Amino acid sequence: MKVEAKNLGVSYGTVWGIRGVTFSAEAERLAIVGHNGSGKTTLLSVLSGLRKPTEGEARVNGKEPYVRDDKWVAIRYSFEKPQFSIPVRVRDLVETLRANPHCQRVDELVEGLGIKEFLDHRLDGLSSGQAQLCNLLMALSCDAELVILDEPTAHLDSYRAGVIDDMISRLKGLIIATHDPEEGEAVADYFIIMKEGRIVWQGGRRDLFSKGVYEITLFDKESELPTGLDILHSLGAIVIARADEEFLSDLFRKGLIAGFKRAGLRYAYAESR
Ligand SMILES: Nc1ncnc2c1ncn2[C@@H]1O[C@H](COP(=O)(O)OP(=O)(O)OP(=O)(O)O)[C@@H](O)[C@H]1O
Repeated sequence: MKVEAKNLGVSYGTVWGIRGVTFSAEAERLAIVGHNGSGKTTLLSVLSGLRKPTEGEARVNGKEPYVRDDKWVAIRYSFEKPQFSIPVRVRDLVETLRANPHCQRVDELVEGLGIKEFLDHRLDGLSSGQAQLCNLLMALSCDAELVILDEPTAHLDSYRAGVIDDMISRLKGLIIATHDPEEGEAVADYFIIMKEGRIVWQGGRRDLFSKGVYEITLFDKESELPTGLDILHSLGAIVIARADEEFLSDLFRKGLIAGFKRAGLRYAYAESR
């Protein structure tokens, strides 16, 4: 998958949703990470072809997705806040998808996503998590050149979120927007961090893991921090610190910290805030 943007901007009247967005990502899975209002959904709306940019251009596999012609990229999009207003049952949606020869993964996903448990519920009466699961079923069960997911696990419990992340981390051709750097890191191989409509960091997995910077899990966030750590960010019981790996191994062996790992997207995200 190749996704490119050149000086991309989208304005909503006087407000710019995104501006000056330029990147070129050749990756199987791209994660767009950012806090609320940073421009993730706006960028996805252009990349999915739902919106024409106000300025600049975007290309997905060489084509501008918002220019409709017979060569447009087959994209499946799952929304952040799906709402179904059709008064039919989930079972009817499943049957409709099953009847489509391009949707070969329906049964596997109905089982894997736990949709079996609410097949007789009406689509217009689902909880937000159930609606999200049905939206994901529609996005993931049919053939597509590219799947675009906007906060796919925002309404899901941690078990279901894990199932989804594991599933989508195998896709070839995924763009995911998430406010959760852990989720981005778990599924993607190229990352864009957005802030106030602009890109503040981008890179691949090798760029991500900073040498000498670690995420350290404490047993008790109230306890005194071991000396010798250069703390960069404090995130509750997890701290991001510059430290020597041998020193951390020693703290771990002595039972003074619960664990540590190379800092990744959580660090890049914390740095960009
Ligand atoms: N329809 C709209 N009209 C006016 N401003 C908008 C509209 N949609 C988005 N914006 C503004 O554009 C900016 C980017 O919004 P966007 O929804 O793309 O961010 P986001 O990163 O997806 O946020 P969240 O994580 O909260 O969903 C925000 O300042 C938002 O207020």
